[in-house]
Amino acid sequence: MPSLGRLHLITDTRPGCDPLAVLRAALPVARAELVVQVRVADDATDREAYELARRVVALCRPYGAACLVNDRLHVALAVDAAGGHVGADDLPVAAARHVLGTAAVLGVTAREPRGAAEAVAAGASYLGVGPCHATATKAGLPDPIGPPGVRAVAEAVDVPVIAIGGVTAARVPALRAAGAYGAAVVGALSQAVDPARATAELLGALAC
Ligand SMILES: Cc1ncc(COP(=O)(O)OP(=O)(O)O)c(N)n1
Ligand SMILES: Cc1ncsc1CCOP(=O)(O)O
Ligand SMILES: [Mg+2]
Repeated sequence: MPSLGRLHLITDTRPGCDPLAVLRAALPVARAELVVQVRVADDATDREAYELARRVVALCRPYGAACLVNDRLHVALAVDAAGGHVGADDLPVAAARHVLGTAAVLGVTAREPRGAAEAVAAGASYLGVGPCHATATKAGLPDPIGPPGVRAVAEAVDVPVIAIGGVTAARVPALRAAGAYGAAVVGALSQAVDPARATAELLGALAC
């Protein structure tokens, strides 16, 4: 697997959001340190997911940034994305690896060390670990695990741990100290007044 970017931008496709505008601001700042995960609402059509992913792949390519597709691995294959991300309600990890092939990046959601180790054994390239902090972006999540929960997972696996859930630049140092390799964000970039500046702040924190 090529080296994984540390800042994962997950597209915010809620009404009133413009994920491509945020991406256009973030890409020149983060370049190949950016991983863009195309995540659409559950009721979005495959065609809508495909059209967004196709645009994201095209925007990322000149910067060497990777595009991953959340949940819908057939869309990842259709747009020639670098890989995908799956969680508990998606394809099992081994099946996802089978679909994507050996060279693809496969992210898997994990909350605790045992599930994390099983995901790695089944083919995960990295783990999305959280929610680390409370978030308004996704409903129905379990309680936040905080930096101690991130540490427990990071100590159990030898793949990059990407912290997710309520991540801000101010919270990155504690997550890095706990063993996180990088961070995935929705609101910290999508709700930022100046997404380019917010990208620089997150990257600066992740570099320490
Ligand atoms: C980097 C990263 N980590 C975790 C998730 C959550 O995935 P999942 O649990 O499958 O939930 P949905 O995002 O599909 O609602 C993620 N997407 N990215
Ligand atoms: C998809 C997902 N899975 C766990 S937290 C989360 C959303 C993270 O969004 P934010 O960065 O705005 O807290
Ligand atoms: Mg999912």
